[in-house]
Amino acid sequence: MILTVTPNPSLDRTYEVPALARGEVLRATGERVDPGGKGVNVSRAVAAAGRRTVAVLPLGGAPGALVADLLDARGIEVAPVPVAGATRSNIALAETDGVLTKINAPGPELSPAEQESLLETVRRLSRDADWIACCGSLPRGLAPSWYAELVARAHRAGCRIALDTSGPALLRALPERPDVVKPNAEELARAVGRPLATVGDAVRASVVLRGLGARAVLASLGADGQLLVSGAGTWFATARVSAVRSNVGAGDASLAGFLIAGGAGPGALASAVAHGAAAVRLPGSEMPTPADLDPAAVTVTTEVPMDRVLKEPAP
Ligand SMILES: O=P(O)(O)OC[C@@]1(O)O[C@H](CO)[C@@H](O)[C@@H]1O
Repeated sequence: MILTVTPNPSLDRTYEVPALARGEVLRATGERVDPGGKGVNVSRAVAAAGRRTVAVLPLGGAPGALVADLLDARGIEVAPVPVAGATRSNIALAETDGVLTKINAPGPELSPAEQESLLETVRRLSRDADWIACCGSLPRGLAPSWYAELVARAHRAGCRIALDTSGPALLRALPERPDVVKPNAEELARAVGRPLATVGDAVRASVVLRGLGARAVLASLGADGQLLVSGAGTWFATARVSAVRSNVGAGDASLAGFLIAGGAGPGALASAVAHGAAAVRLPGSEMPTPADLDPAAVTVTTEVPMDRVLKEPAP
């Protein structure tokens, strides 16, 4: 079973608009609502692959009830932690040319009792979990060391941990030796405090994260592909993608693909890239099913193109 933990879930509203114009009233040509948050998306993709998953998430207010209903309608098993504050709503504005602008709300502040109840729920479900995926930003109230504590507890329970977060929450958790961390290029650049201009820069930054404690680094480089840097080796993977519709949740689909395929080595990297490439062809944060995947479009190699200049460099 893959357990996911999303301390700051969201109701994701996506509006399709012809083009953004500041100060104007924009008329959306399409809209959709998804249950969101990074761990929630991982659970949706794992469930779409027919694997068992449970999503642990604090839920509050009317948006929280809607997130629960939407997950229920999709057959996703949820372990809700009731909280007093309302679950946040995050907005994505998707322009016809593929450019996406996202507004993420801060979310409710969790009281000490709610934080403890979240940890206790994870502890209770840990015994059935092969992997725990801890994903997304921390809501107000949770200390930057919260994921570090979760990783330490989960390791004591014998689970493997995938961590997808950024900034201080990521850096503080590294000494607890998460089994895999999944930064994007920008998060990787921020973690090591230097820009990434080439694939080689991303490899070197991933090596730094391993030096700080991460057992493996699955780095998503957007249109440039993905890297897996682990004790067993370094691999680089790319996929042909025809049309990009929405990249919201593509990283989460990738992480799900990686964990579904065992969470280590080139086969898992290939699955990660196939899931990420399928997700960007789907609207909003819709997660791919096996029918959406095109494994033949994926290339994995140990010959990492170190000098290749990134199409999307990280400042
Ligand atoms: O604010 P966070 O926790 O960093 O990210 C939240 C979020 O942007 O991540 C998912 C896409 O990865 C969305 O479902 C959700 O809105």
